[in-house]
Amino acid sequence: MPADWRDLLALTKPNVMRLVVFTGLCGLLAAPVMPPFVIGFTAILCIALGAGAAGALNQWYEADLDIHMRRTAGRPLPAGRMDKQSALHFGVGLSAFSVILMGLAVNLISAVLLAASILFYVLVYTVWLKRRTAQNIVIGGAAGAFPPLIGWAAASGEVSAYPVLLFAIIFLWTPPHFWALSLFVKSDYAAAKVPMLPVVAGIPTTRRHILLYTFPMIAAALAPWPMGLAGPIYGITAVILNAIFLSLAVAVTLNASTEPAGMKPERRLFAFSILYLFVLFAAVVADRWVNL
Ligand code: HEM
Ligand SMILES: CC(C)=CCC/C(C)=C/CC/C(C)=C/COP(=O)(O)OP(=O)(O)O
Repeated sequence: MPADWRDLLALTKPNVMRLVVFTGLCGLLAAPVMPPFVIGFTAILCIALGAGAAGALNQWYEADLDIHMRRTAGRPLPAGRMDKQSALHFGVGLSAFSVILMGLAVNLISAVLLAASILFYVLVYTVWLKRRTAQNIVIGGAAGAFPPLIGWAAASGEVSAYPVLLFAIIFLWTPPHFWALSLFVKSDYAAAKVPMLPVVAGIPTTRRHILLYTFPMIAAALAPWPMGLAGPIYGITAVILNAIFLSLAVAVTLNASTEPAGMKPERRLFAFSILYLFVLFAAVVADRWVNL
């Protein structure tokens, strides 16, 4: 069955991946050396293609789960608009293309990091952890934290303390980001028998975990300024964003409702988590380029 381009695009999870690609771009633009435009453009293209390919392989492996969840049942595979073989070929082909292009056109280190992030998302998160443990996203979330490292390595050919800290910020941001969402789509995960934290440990425990994981995230996000890696543009933005994040996480912990209709604090935290990362990474770049 020939695949429609809209279904191929849907396989790449474009909504989630635009933030992944944005953090990669910010990593590239924050690096100490700027590559020629064509090289920088190719690097971001490779991150976008590699992330999209990883999303396609995730959907290839999870078609049996996605069919049970309202949020995902309309995807091309569970909805029967595409066969699994085509999705697998698309995902493997695009992964190989993105990594090889990165290696040939940009540099080896960024190609290795790109390959590692694709393999981590597909093998460690999707295949190994997701169906086995409620810690799936705590460990598996590392996959989505690679892009700033990849962008930085693509620009400079090396990895230093600052991009590792940017990795840590996304790594520590992922649990509150995802657990907030998981609370108001809990019944979906229960229906698909995925052991996400609210299904396994209950709603109050998940709320406490959100707040607990927010503290190390805040510490990592505030660190670049006192460490001298970033200046006041980043520092002040980070203080404001983290104060809002903390207040929303506290509101989640104090919420007593167990009904999806009463999950306003959770919805707010999830929506803000996305804005938070966009603005924080924009501040990394602004701080690097604007001399105060
Ligand atoms: C294992 C880690 C993660 C899990 C399990 C997770 C899970 C989810 C889920 C289930 C959604 C719901 C909406 C959808 O499917 O489109 C979502 C939305 C989103 N996620 Fe994550 N996420 C993770 C990490 C990340 C990372 C690392 C980023 C970017 C840096 C990210 C960015 C986003 C964005 C931008 C949306 C909103 C998409 C929209 O506009 O609809 N996520 N996430
Ligand atoms: C550069 C590169 C290769 C980056 C990889 C990008 C990456 C790991 C993103 C993680 C975010 C993501 C799509 C989570 C979805 O979780 P899920 O798969 O459990 O969500 P679902 O239930 O919507 O399928």
